[in-house]
Amino acid sequence: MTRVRCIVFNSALGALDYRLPPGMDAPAGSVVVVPLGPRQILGVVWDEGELPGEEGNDPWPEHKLRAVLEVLPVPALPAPLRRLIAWAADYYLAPLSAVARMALSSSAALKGSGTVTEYRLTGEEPARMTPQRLQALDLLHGEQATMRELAEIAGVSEGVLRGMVGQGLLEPVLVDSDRPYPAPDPHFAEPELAEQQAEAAAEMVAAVEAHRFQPFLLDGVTGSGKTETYFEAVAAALEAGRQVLVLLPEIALTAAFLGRFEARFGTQPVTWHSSLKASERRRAWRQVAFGGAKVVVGARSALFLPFADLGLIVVDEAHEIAFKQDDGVRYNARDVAVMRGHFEAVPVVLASATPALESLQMAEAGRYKRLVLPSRFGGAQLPRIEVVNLTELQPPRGRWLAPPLVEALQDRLGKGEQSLLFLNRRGYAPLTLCRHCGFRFKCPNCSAWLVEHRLSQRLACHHCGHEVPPPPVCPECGEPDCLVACGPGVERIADEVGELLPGARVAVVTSDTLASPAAAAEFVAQAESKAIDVIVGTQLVTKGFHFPELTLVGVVDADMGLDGGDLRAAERTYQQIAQVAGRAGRGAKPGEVLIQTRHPKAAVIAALASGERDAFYAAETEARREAGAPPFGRWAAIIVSSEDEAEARDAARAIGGARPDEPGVLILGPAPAPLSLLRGRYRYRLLIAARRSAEVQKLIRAWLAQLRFPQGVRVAVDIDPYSFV
Ligand SMILES: Nc1ncnc2c1ncn2[C@@H]1O[C@H](COP(=O)(O)OP(=O)(O)OP(=O)(O)O)[C@@H](O)[C@H]1O
Ligand SMILES: [Zn+2]
Repeated sequence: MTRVRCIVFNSALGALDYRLPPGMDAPAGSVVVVPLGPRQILGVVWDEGELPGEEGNDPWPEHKLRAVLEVLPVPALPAPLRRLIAWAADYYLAPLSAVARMALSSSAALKGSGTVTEYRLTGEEPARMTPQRLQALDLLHGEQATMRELAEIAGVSEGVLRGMVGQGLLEPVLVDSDRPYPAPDPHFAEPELAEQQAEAAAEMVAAVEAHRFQPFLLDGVTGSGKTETYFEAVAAALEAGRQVLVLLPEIALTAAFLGRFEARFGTQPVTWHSSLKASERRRAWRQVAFGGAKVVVGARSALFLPFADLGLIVVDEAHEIAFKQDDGVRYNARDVAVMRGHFEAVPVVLASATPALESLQMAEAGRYKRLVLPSRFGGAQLPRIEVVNLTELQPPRGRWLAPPLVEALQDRLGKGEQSLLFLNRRGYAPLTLCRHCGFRFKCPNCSAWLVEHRLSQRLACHHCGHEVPPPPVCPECGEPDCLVACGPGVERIADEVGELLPGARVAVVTSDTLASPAAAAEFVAQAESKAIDVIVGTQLVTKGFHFPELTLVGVVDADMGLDGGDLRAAERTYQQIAQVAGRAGRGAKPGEVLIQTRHPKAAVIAALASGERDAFYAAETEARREAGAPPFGRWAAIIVSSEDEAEARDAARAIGGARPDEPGVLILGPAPAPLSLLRGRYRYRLLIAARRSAEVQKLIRAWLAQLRFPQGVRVAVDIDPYSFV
């Protein structure tokens, strides 16, 4: 009899033993269906050897073993991926099954090959028009998808669509879920590299050809052509017949990337993100697993895809905090990417104009190889940066743009050049109150104010998504038309620009307006064709975009990110402003950047103005070294939450009461979290600050294992936390 151990997809259970019935072959990594009680669940056949938490358990008796029911028709998860899953589960204190689930991210793909029936418009006119049909005809133009997906897109019922099939308005199309993707051609359009680019590319290409693990920090100023440079490494991997994974922090950036990729390699890469249709997911997942998807570009969830033969990983805009996942398995995709490169024995390229302090430190320590592109490509100059001191040059009351910025905007409009105003705040105003009684609109589920959005006419919570239409009277005092907006959001800045520059074409760019890749592509096309004069945007527009006619960048409030006292506040402010400044003057015309601030002498503002990045980073690094903060110390957070306030507090106190006493480990809290109520749950936090050498994971595992909590309590561990709210 053959005994196999399986990770079963139930987070409360570890690995379980099963037997393989005669004739069934299931090597490690096989995806299987196994019985669990009366149910059948998914599992993955795992390697032999002890797993964390199993030490000293006796094996399950032979005669009690139940049989594996089925081996699913997909390739077994390769050994490097299994090692990655085990490592991530151990490092981030997550259940193995929760991490493994991220690798099996398309349930349809596991069913094997097959055909799907999709539908598309025939172009026929209906004999009888109804409002719903009109809506469907309008919204389904150019779409092809399953009935269910089309119903979603069109906002009508499947019944309406079936009626349209009957009328010949929609036709079925049989689609093979395993149809191959066109292969990118490494020689399609080879660029002529500048000397510094060629040197950096050669190093990366050599590591790809040697199939060896090597992390690179591609540290190039904005507009230096980092993309073109790492494309050479992509080409080398393609040449060797291997696959490539490119991670981007945000879906909104994919649109621009796809165009660049196609221009270089003759076809688009395969995309992977959360808004893919089920049929696209199925196809992409299977092609990744069988090796037919050569280059995959995606958000952080692409990191756990089961590549058959990976040759290179690129993490673009690697400093971005969007790579940190803060729910479910709390992992940092940048760090896990480096580990995956290690297990796969392939190079990993972290590209950024403003690397994370941690990454620079790794380069300093010799663990990463730093490749520097010190100047912009094609002779373009870095923009001139000036500080506007808001304590001296105040905007008029109720306005946010100071006179020098207004003049600069007028000047660009006159010359037909583009401007970009950056304010990292969505909506119209961050706080809304009643002018009569002072009532403030608060979210019922979170300790947060509701943010007014005028474009969509709602008051919204940016934490839980709760929204209400602005009420006609104050809910507290009953006064009609009483709402006043306090402070600016991007919509309010856009209004101000509209008043100051009548006739200017203004675009508001946030995650609200660029929610889909299609919307992002539309924006890029408009900006490139000069159909926009002024872009007003959040951090979404700070990076990646390349608009040659953009010559002015205005930072509306450089001080905003600095309050809060977060570990990385200064670093993040530096990165955001340097990135957004980097959007100016990328073409033939020189760029100018105006930074509005109330603290012109603050170290980060001074460093931005003088361009002394290295000095700023050196000072930050020293401060962290002295404080024993990451990357010189290890931090972890424990977040306790419950819908019941007393229950959350008691659980947090119980954890605090059982705190281990270890030399070199400091435990702070429990204290109510800054966001003490989130999505209807009350929250408490503890922070663990330890020496780098401390075994923090082991300590936390042992600490929490001795405690039992009521059903409604959730205890989350956040290793290397980025968020402290
Ligand atoms: N060797 C090259 N040949 C032709 N064009 C190039 C070359 N290198 C870079 N470019 C062009 O220069 C522009 C800037 O390059 P790119 O956008 O890759 O810079 P980047 O380093 O990624 O900047 P950022 O960090 O600001 O996004 C792009 O239009 C790119 O196509
Ligand atoms: Zn809320």
